[in-house]
Amino acid sequence: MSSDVTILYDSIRWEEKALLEAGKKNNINIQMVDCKKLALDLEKKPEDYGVVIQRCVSYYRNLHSTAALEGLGVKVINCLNTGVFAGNKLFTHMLLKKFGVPTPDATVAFSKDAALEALDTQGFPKVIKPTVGSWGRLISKLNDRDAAEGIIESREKMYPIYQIHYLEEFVKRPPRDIRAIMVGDKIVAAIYRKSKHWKTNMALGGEAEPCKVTPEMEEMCIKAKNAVQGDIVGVDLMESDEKGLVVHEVNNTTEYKNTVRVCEVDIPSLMLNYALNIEK
Ligand SMILES: Nc1ncnc2c1ncn2[C@@H]1O[C@H](COP(=O)(O)OP(=O)(O)OP(=O)(O)O)[C@@H](O)[C@H]1O
Repeated sequence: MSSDVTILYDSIRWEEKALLEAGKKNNINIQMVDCKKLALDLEKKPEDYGVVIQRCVSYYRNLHSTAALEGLGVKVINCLNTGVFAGNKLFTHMLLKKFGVPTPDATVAFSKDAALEALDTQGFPKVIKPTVGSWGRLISKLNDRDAAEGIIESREKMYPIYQIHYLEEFVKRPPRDIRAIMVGDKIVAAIYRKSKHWKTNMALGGEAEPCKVTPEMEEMCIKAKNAVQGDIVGVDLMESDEKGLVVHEVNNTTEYKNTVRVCEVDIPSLMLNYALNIEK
C-alpha cells in the first residue's frame, strides 16, 4: 500500500489514534507502522511511506528510525537534527541561548565533585535533570547540600547519561507552566499545566487549562522551534517572576491530548495537513 502520510509509532496512545481518525475524516491516505515490527533494508529506499510523522516514545527507537528513514531519502517530521537537539536538554539549552530565546540559567558538571562544587558556589535551590528524559522522571529539586549529595551520588551509580549533571536555577513562577503546540510557524493551541507539585507535568497529575497565546509567546516559540530545526513541536515555557517568559524545553514528539481536550482545536488534522503540504 502506498500512502501520503505514515505514522511511525511504538505504542498507540490517544495521540496516534487521533491521527488515524483525522486521516479518515480528511480523506488522507495514511498508514500506521509499528516500529517494533520494522526491519529497514538500508540499501533500498522504501517506496510507500509518503511523509513520516515520527511518534515513537522510545528515545533510541525514535532517533535511530528517523536516522535510517531520513538517510534513505524519506521526509520525517521531526527531522533527525530535531530529535538530537530537542531530545537533549543541554543541547536545547545551548541552541536556545544561541537563538536569543530566554531560558533558565544552567550549569553542566561532569562529576559528583564538580557538581557539588558548583552548587556550593551558586547556592540552592537548584533543579537537577537528566539531559535525556521526559514526563518529569528523575528530575529533582535540590534544596540543600545534603539532598544534593545523596541524589548526585545515586546518579553516579546509574547509566553514564545520568552522570552528566545538568543543573538549572529553580525558577520562581506561578504554580503552572505552559505547553504550546506549534505546527510550523504557528502556535495552534496552548495550555497551562497547573499543579500542587512543583513539577507540573500532566503525567504527574497536573491539570490543563486553556492558555491565551500572546504575540510575545508566539515569537519566542517560533525562535525555539527554529533553534532545534523543528516542524511540529511542543514548546514548554514558564512565567518567571524575574525574567518573564522562559522556554525550558522543546518536545519533538509532543503529546497533545489534553490540549485538544481543553482548547477544542483539531491538532491531529492540522498536523496531517502540514505534513501533506510540506516541501519534500
Ligand atoms: N528550572 C525549573 N524551575 C522550576 N520548575 C521547573 C524547572 N524546570 C522544570 N520545572 C517544572 O518541572 C516540570 C518538568 O520539567 P521538564 O519539562 O523539564 O521535564 P520533562 O521530563 O522533560 O517533562 P515533559 O517531557 O513532560 O515536558 C516542568 O513541567 C515544570 O513544572
